[in-house]
Amino acid sequence: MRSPKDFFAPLAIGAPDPVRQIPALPSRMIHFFDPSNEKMAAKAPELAAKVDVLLGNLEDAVKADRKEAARAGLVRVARDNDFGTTQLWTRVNSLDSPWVLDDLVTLVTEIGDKLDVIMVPKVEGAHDIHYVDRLLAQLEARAGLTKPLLVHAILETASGVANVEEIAGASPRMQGISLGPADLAASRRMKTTRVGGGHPGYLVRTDPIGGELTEGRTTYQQDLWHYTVARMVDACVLHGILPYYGPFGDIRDVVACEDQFRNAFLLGCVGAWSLHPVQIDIARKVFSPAPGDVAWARKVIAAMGDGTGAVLIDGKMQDDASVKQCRVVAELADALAASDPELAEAYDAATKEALA
Ligand SMILES: CC(=O)SCCNC(=O)CCNC(=O)[C@H](O)C(C)(C)COP(=O)(O)OP(=O)(O)OC[C@H]1O[C@@H](n2cnc3c(N)ncnc32)[C@H](O)[C@@H]1OP(=O)(O)O
Ligand SMILES: O=CC(=O)O
Ligand SMILES: [Mg+2]
Repeated sequence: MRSPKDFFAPLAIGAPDPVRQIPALPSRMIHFFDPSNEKMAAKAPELAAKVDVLLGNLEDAVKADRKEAARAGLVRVARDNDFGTTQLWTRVNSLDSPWVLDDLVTLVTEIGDKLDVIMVPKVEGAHDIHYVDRLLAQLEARAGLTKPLLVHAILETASGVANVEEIAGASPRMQGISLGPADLAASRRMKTTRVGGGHPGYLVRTDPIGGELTEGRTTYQQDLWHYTVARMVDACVLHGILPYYGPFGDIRDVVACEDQFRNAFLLGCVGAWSLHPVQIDIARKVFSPAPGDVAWARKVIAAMGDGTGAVLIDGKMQDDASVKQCRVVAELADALAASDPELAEAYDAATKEALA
């Protein structure tokens, strides 16, 4: 283990200093596109205007014989465009694949100044992050980069979940973690073939009434991902990094997608992946606090003054703890409103009404 004194020292001579705080930039939707698909790549500037994060995916969903084309396509997209405040991320191939070394060498060398975050799939433990950490430092130094690249891990193996706390704290580069329910289900030998979301077979049933076993017993579908998302959120908060829900594969089922995203939002996630343009607005809606909730939070904060003591507002007790909950919502709203005038207006209008 590295000494805590050396944790923030660059891992290669000439590499930029690691960041001490992860920037809290909006990342409600991480929009995946396949840079080997010329039609999709051509839409990158148009997509960038609509999303918080645009991600050039090189891993799963890109055919093996298109891996080089995807890498080259991403280099082209990054070089030919200025995406303004929209972040550009990539998902490289897994560390055991024949492509990842060229992915990292090419991307850092050619477009390291344009990329913000490198998503690393199938991370099993801190050792995977340490490998990427040192390699990135060497490549950054050689490319003369002045800003360090950040790393995002996908939580999608059983051993990754078992080691999630050490993964979250493995490097100052760690920006966040996403749940990868598809690979994780396979790794755990779960018996769902869905990409995220619930399953009708995973349920609880009310007790029998009057000895009747088959009739009148209501069932409630349960959330397959609750434990993992909650554990991931705790690991991320422990280390000051950001948690995300990953993919929801039933593109047509926009209702269940919204439910899955909202569960993640309520549990502490800051965003989710969008795999198709229809999921962009779902993520924007869900991961931006609702105007009514922001208005309530601001009202409680205003009423609580220095934040200590207890008051009753609309019949509900508020105290030092609940004002902290309200600050979480209000601070997120302020951060998002800073770059979204429509949202700012909606929040201010709702607040005015609540305080009237
Ligand atoms: C488990 C995991 O690892 S999840 C992450 C990896 N998976 C991915 O990245 C998948 C990304 N998404 C996709 O590849 C596609 O959305 C698919 C293959 C699922 C569906 O694509 P299509 O069959 O073209 O869907 P559909 O016909 O509804 O597309 C409508 C339009 O949206 C475009 N589109 C679809 N997905 C995207 C996307 N992610 N980004 C930009 N444009 C897209 C299509 O090109 C099409 O454009 P057109 O109207 O100009 O022809
Ligand atoms: O990469 C994502 C997943 O769910 O697997
Ligand atoms: Mg995966």
